[in-house]
Formats: sequence, structure tokens, C-alpha cells
Amino acid sequence: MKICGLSEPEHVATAVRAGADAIGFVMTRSPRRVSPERAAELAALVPGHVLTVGVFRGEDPETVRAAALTSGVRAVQLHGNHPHGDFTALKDLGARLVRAVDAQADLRCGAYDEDLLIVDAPQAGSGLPWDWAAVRGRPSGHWMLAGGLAPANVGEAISAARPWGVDVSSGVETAPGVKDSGLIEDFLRAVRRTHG
Ligand SMILES: O=C(O)c1ccccc1NCC(=O)[C@H](O)[C@H](O)COP(=O)(O)O
Repeated sequence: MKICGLSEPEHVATAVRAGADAIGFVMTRSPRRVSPERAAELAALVPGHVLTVGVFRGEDPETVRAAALTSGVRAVQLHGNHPHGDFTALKDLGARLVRAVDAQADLRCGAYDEDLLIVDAPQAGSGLPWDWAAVRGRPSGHWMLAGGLAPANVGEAISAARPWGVDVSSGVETAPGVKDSGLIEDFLRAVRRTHG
């Protein structure tokens, strides 16, 4: 269970307390953008058993590397059509590599030497639901479902796609970039309920 796009200590604390496995800091163009320095302050609040993830889209590997080192995140998530070479260039960073793509992409986790695959909506961070059932049985390895998930629909989405994990941002917000502690708790509770 990953909660993405956090920018306030209060919401980091809520996500950790409520049982998130991973927390994402968006360091690319977005209403959720935080600087690498701000991400470092937030990452320092996260205990070791929760993975901190820096989210990027379209930046070159050296920019990603610099931001990852400044922020101290333990994983980097490259969104969209990053070439295989970008993952290869970051292999020695010492961070886990996450590839986030839409359902049209190669859905084999590891095909780009990544450690984790996220299958997302065509428009990342839009909060728009998509046809989750269409990917059922297609991705291989460790993969998370994202895109339009929320407390009220995550159970249905898990049943439809059968992912290894789930990732949310807009669905735990009251406006783009404004997280809500109650919604974060509701989301994590709904996921646990689905898994019995
Ligand atoms: O959140 C953004 O604005 C964003 C911008 C650019 C690349 C990635 C971005 N977000 C990644 C995520 O938060 C999640 O992986 C996922 O897309 C969340 O989708 P949703 O729950 O529909 O907001």
C-alpha cells in the first residue's frame, strides 16, 4: 500500500501510523511537487520499515540521481515512457527502481531492470478511474495498481485487477495536492478489509 504525493508532516505521520508500506514524494511538475530538500525533511519522519519513494517524470537520470541523493529517498519511481537506459543509468544509485506506466506498456516487472512496476491511468495523478479489469492477469511480478483509486472503490479495483499492491494520491485528497488524514486512514482500512 503506497500513499503518494505527500507534502505535509501531518499526513506522513498519518500514513505511517495507519500502516502504509510506502510513501511517495513527487519531485516533478505537479500540484504535489516538493523540492528535494522538503522531501528530505519529510523522509526523515519515516521509519525504516516504510519505503520512501521519489517520483519523477521525464527528468534525465542525472537530475533524478541528484534529487534522490539530496532527499535520501530509498526508491525512485520513473513515470511514463522512460527508456530502458534511464533505469540502467540509475542501477548503481543504491535505491530501488520503480517503473510506472499505463496499460499499453510492457507489463512484465523487471523488463527494464526495475524492482517494482506500477500500472497507472494514462494521465498520472489525475484521479480518474480507468478499466482496471483490463489488466487482470497481464502484469507479472511485483506490481501495484494506481489511477483513480479511493476509499470507496479500492475494494472493487482489487477484485477486478488482482494487483500485488495499490497506490493512491488524488483519492485521499480534498483538492489537488491537499491530502486529508481521514481519507488516508479510510483508504488503508478499505484495503485491509478487502484482503480480509
Ligand atoms: O501526482 C502527480 O501529480 C504526478 C505527476 C507526474 C507524475 C506522477 C504523478 N503521480 C504519481 C502518483 O501519485 C501515483 O503513482 C498515481 O499516479 C496516483 O494516481 P491518482 O491516485 O489517480 O492520483
